[in-house]
Amino acid sequence: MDSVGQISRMICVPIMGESVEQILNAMHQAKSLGADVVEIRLDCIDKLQFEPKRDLKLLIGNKPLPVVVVYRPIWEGGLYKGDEEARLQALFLAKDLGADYIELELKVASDFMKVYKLSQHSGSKIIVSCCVDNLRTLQEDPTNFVAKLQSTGADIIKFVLGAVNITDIAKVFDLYSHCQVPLIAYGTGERGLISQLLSFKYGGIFAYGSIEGNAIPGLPTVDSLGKVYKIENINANTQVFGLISKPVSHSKGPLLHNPTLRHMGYNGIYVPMFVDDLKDFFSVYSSADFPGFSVGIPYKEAVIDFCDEVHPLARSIGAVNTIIRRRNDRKLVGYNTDSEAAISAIEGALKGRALAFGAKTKGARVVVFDIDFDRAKALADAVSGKAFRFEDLVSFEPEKGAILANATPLGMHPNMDRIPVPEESLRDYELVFDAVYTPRKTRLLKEAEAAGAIIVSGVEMFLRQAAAQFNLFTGLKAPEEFMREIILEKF
Ligand SMILES: O=C1C[C@@](O)(C(=O)O)C[C@@H](O)[C@@H]1O
Repeated sequence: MDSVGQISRMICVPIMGESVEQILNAMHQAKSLGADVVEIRLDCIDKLQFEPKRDLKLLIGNKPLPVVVVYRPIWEGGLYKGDEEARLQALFLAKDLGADYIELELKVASDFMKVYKLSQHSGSKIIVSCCVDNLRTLQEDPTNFVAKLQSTGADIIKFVLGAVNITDIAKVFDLYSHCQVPLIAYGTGERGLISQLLSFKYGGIFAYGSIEGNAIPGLPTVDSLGKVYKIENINANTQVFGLISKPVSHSKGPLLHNPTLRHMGYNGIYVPMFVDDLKDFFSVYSSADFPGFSVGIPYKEAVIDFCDEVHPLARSIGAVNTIIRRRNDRKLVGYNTDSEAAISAIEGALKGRALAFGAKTKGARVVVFDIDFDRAKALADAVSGKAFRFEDLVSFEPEKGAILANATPLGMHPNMDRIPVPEESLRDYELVFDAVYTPRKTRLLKEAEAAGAIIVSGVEMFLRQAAAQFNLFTGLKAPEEFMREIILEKF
């Protein structure tokens, strides 16, 4: 991996095992998954069983990877409640036994470092860290923490923020430019995820990942860091594309866009962006490093207000799912790639059938059902269709060859047992299309298939909208066959 100063950029797995055996197993697992270093949390080991001398010897003597030893006290968000002296002694012991890194909290670091400087026989690097819960309640500018952390004489400093909003993470990224020593900085929780994915872009030396099955909120899996995001390729010039949504972790966009960017030799990364407030988001993420966004539920309509220009099709639909920061004037331009994607997915399934012909040449007659009747009416009016109350769907008798399309998120992972329409209403449709793409075959599609309809999965639409998005993002022609192969393999 590249290096920052004298220290290499590394993928680090925090291990919170309750026993030495569990930790050793997890270390081996982390290594096999491609981690470069592990962080051992001594405070998570069952305190009745933990014997520092014996256990640290075992852990450090048998480590398959470099280790960071952390013994987090309760006053800094950890589990250790015991005597402070004993805690510091255990860390000192870890250093003596050859731990590659030991981590000290800012409050105790200076005192400890005095002792450390007297010691002659250890090559351990010292990480000095501090955790801040919430930037909003903090009286100080976070850059003050960087100064304080640096002044301890640490080899590496670490700033951890309980991220409340994705815009907090931008402040974390700013810290890198205020720092003279290697820095680890990130936000925790789902909103903090991008701080791991983009750490190497901003000059971070660690990106943390978790082991599948042992998820830690806000940490990507080590496997995804290596295989999906390939963060070892990321550098200061990497362009960041992202999906603005809430929630966002369900999206398979990263699985599709990242390999496609690489396949086309484009220095870019596509990341999930958990956004709470669109206004804040666009005011903070305004640099040319963020040249394009996908927009997901629930923001496709609201985001229009933040676009400087909106493509006429997106304007007439009233929804934007793609935003480009135009290169020459940096203006945000909104597009909709969903509409064409849905229609062409349905046409693809109906190829050669009279129905498609009919629908296309005569113009489909559109009937809209929505729990919110006013919403149904507004859409129906816009497409010269008819609106009905949702309850009427069961008794509605569609004409021969009708298509039923679900445009709600009902049935989407993890609520896969949900179905947006009563099953009895499926009997008369020629084709049923579901815009939901996780799972590939929703309950609606399974029932529709059993009722004899042609079914079209949201995956088809997903693929097509993403390909059109890729064209807009990069100005390149999306490699559709390549993208289809990924979908077949990974979705
Ligand atoms: O509807 C979708 C799906 C999506 O939100 C996602 O989950 O990846 C991405 C959007 O661009 C698209 O319009």
